[in-house]
Amino acid sequence: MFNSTLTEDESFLCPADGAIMITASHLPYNRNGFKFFTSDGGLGKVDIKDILERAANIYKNVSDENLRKSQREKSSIKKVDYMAVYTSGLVKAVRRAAGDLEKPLEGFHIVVDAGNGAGGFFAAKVLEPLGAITSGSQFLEPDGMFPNHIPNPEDKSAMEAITKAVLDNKADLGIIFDTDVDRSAAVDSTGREFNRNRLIALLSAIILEEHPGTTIVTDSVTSDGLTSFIEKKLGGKHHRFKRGYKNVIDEAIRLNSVGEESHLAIETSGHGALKENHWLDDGAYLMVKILNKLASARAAGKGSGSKVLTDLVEGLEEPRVALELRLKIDKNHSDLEGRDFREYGERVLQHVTNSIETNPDLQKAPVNFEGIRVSGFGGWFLLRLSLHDPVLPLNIEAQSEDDAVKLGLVVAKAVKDFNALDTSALSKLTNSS
Ligand SMILES: O=P(O)(O)OC[C@H]1O[C@H](O)[C@H](O)[C@@H](O)[C@@H]1O
Repeated sequence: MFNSTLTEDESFLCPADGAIMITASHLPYNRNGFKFFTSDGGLGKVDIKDILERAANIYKNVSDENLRKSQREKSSIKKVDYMAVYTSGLVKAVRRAAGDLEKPLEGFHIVVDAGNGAGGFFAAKVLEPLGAITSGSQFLEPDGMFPNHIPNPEDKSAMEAITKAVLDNKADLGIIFDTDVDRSAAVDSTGREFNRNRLIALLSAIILEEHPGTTIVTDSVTSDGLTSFIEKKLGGKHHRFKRGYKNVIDEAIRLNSVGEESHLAIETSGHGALKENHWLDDGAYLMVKILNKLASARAAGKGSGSKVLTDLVEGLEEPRVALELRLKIDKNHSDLEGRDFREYGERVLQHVTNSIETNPDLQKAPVNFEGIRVSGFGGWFLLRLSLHDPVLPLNIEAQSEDDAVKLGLVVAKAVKDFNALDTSALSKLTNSS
């Protein structure tokens, strides 16, 4: 959609002044909405609110007759196959990376799982023209009821589905997209997942080869291991910012504007945006960067198959336990005293912050942009307010179940008097030891 506002090609009625996508994104089928794009990128909350207010005003003042007239004028709608333009751009990018070879992925077996979202095109329109075999690809047909699994690379069953497809087909690589292809992830030939921190590590390795020393902007729930990988192994800088793809993208743009070079803004959710691609979180383009690596490594005789990718993340320290608990705030609870749940959430966070200050086992992260992040017992936790929901997500990473429980207990103790907070998930963890 966004690319149609940049393409210069009259036969495709481009550049378009704006583009609108109807999508539920990674959410369930009954939560469809609109995404708006102009040549400046995807619109944020403020712009969308403005558009909706203007639309409401227009509706208020329009007569039934004028409405019917504008519906008759629908005949001016023209259809163009814009996907052909978009996919040929992706194909060209991989060819270029491999020194203009026509079929740089010849012989590679790559399976795609589109989860019945919109990403099925990637098999026939991107991988096959590049010479890859795509048999065993699954759920390529769009079906808004998502009958197979939720199309979301953060979802366990979605990742299990693509991993199984890779192993069953003895494929070199697996690629998975979310519904509207703004998130993606991959799986190597041994079934190792490239999602969350590992996907960020992989993309950071690729980007830091191209732009040594550059800053990688990520969301707040990234691991400590990722920071040392980016900074010590790759020689880059890790700027751990807030959750939310728009937040990380806007932060990377801001850093560049104040003279700090950044080429990659990426979330553990699988949203990743590159400066070279107009800061669009385009999951297909993210996978193209990985394909470029495969294709160029083979063209240069540096081995074939996904080992090239696996080698790039070698040295990334990974926690033995990584979990996210989502503690709900009951918006109607009397403890809120009729106030906004966000205010209540902030009170919880402040209380947790105060309570850890005197604990010698714990250390508050000196630089942190949302919620409270604390190191201790060889791991860390982050408690923050959800971007959208009346929820306080709690992320814990530790080297053992016991240490994860110790971190959980710290939070449980600190929030015990907040009666509007549903801590049952936390109790389950702390009672598990
Ligand atoms: O704050 P949370 O509820 O965890 O949700 C945060 C997530 O919301 C949406 O899914 C956005 O697409 C993501 O960019 C963001 O990370």
